[in-house]
Amino acid sequence: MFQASDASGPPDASDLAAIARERDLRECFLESELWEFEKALGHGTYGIAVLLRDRDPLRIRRHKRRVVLKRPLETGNNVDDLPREIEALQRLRGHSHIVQILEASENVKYAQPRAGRTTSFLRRAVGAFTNPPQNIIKDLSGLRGPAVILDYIDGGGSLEDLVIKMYDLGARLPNRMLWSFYYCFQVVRACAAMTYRGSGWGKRRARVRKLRLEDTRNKPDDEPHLRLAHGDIACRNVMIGPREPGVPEHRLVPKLVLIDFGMSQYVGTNWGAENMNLTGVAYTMCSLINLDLWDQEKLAVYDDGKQTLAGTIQPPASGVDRLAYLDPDLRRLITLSLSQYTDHNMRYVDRPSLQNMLRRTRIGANKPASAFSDIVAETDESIRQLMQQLFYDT
Ligand SMILES: Nc1ncnc2c1ncn2[C@@H]1O[C@H](COP(=O)(O)OP(=O)(O)OP(=O)(O)O)[C@@H](O)[C@H]1O
Repeated sequence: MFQASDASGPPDASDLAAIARERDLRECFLESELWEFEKALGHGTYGIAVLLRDRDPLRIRRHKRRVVLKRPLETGNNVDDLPREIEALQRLRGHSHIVQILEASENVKYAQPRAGRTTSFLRRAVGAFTNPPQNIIKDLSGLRGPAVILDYIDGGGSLEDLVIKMYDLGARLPNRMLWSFYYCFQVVRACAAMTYRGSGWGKRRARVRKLRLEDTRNKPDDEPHLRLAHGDIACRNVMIGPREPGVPEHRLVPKLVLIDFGMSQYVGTNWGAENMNLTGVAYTMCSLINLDLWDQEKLAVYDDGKQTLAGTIQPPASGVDRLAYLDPDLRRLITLSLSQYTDHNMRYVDRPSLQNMLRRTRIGANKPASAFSDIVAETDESIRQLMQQLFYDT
């Protein structure tokens, strides 16, 4: 059960609603022969995410599949968030750095399994062999409202978990990991993903076999820009996936996957959408670098009095620079991404475009250990050890 009392302070309305929704969901799966409730993963102000496991009644699968079920808290606020998330994820399906949607329902009430003992027997028999996520929606038919089933990202938790662990251990991320995150993760890949449709959400919900690495150059010319802004890019909404030895850019450092599109929105211009996403990413990078400050927005001055909101990672005017190990190119790129300097049309002049960010973060991510001041901390071996400690050791 949710330990609402674990949070600092008394439980608020969303904690109480989450406890009630978790109880409903547990009850739904008590009777299910195909899926079981494993644990609650977390909740926000509008939704709850829980982990389900394939019961595999015939014991024919080597790995019991696990999936995430998201449901609204139904407290009356933000009831559109889940349908909005479903719509965005359907469009982005097939992109590698975006969580994969497996099944969705606008209202589970209408997903009642057909009555009749033969039908129900057949459903159980077929389910025992294949057990597709549609069966989960049927198990929910006693409830009402939307539901979405997502691929479970079984890796090292969220970037927020990582920041908390680093803080407790007094650790810092080496430049090569920071560059790799900046490149792979949202900037280049997930932000590029949000400019065009994924391989799709067709009638057949077959699992997408090969997720595609995103790049703005892969966007078909005849396809309009999606202009999708995530709206809530932050450490808690970026999950650390498993390592993928077969993909060169995730050979050493795992892939990051963006979740929670409940606050996503379509923006009026291509640049506007890309800029919103890149700004969220730049703040996230600040959170990974300066662990002392929760609020990452801080004004500072760079180049001839221009202002940036990347104040938390700037060197001090005098005294010791605690971030002296930081690659000056990385510090510069984040500083420019949060630049406040505008021209007379109120356009940010110094903020790099998505295309430019792709190029610059790719160059950064390919730098060897010898390019940095603390070479020992930047070797493959040191990075592997640190990751084991931070992501995978409990
Ligand atoms: N696909 C997934 N794989 C693994 N963990 C997940 C997945 N989706 C969600 N989670 C976990 O569940 C938590 C809650 O999920 P999510 O942020 O999507 O819910 P939410 O109700 O929209 O929260 P918020 O209101 O804070 O945005 C996440 O912080 C994450 O730890």
